[in-house]
Amino acid sequence: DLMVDEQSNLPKELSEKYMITKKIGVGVCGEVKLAFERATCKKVALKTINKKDFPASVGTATRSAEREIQILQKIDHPCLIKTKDFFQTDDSYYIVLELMEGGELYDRVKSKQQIKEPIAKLYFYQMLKAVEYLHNNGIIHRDLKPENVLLSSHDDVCIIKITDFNQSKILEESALMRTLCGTPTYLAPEVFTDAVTVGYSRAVDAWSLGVVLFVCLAGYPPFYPNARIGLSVSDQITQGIYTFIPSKWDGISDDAKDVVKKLLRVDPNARLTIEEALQHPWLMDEAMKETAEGIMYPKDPGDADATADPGDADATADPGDATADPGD
Ligand SMILES: NC(=O)c1ccc2nc(-c3ccc(Oc4cccc(O)c4)cc3)[nH]c2c1
Repeated sequence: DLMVDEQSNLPKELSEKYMITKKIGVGVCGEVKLAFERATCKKVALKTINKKDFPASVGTATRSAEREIQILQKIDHPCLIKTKDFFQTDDSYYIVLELMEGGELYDRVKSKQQIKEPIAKLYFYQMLKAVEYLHNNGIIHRDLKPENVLLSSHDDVCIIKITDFNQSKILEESALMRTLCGTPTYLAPEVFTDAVTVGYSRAVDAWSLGVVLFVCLAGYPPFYPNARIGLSVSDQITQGIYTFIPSKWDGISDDAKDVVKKLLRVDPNARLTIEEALQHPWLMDEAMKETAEGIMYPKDPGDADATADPGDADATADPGDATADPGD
């Protein structure tokens, strides 16, 4: 088993390569610390996932951690966090990630109350492109929230990256899909009626992005305790009941409100898909897209995402397009 550093109980290899300092984020399944790569003095984020933290569900904790690591190592998009290194001991996983100096969108919204509409649009466009890439690669995030959207700098105009794939789901070819390919001679009717709604699990990400956009624009969430007397938060959500408080929304465009309304549709079949959201009039903003593409695919490799490889040269082709879309 891997040599463990006696003081810090960290893998020896890890403490030899990185100096670990303060805690910068806490997740459900572990914590995130600021670390320095000794050889380069570069800052990194070290995410620890404890296997033993959930004795009851130790199986699921390990499986979800392994899925997260598998996804982190497979994905490659400018708006998705990149893994730099990986270690494990008997009781923990250690994932070294690029450090996003701007911290979590959650703290940015909290400190600014409301984010200016053009900036919210720039961030939202990048989130849509990142989630479009995930969905095109058969991955559903399932835990999109401002804590899991990181900013590359303290500037308003910056790259955002989505992180935390602990709740993510990989879409495999399903038994149902194989069944529907065979002859239906002996197939019961409900298999067909069920099939109509299957395949929409990715719509949960579109709903979550609607909530994130609402919070960025308005500075308060659409669903929260006592928003409606007598309605629990889950009742507000299942009935799609929320309020555009005038004092917060008056200065915000009708197009922005329209995107939010069409993402916060209770019926997943009626809800905007990520692709449809990218075609919405609010996102038909060439200046914003030029800024976004410029920071996502910098011409000068020394820019923001120095790790971007020459492969980004054909930035126009969306890598996601190339991958077959394995249904839900
Ligand atoms: N949940 C995750 O999977 C995850 C994965 C990676 C994460 N990185 C942060 C993070 C990064 C920087 C922050 O500000 C700082 C802190 C210290 C120095 C600095 O320059 C910026 C705050 C949080 N939070 C993360 C969460």
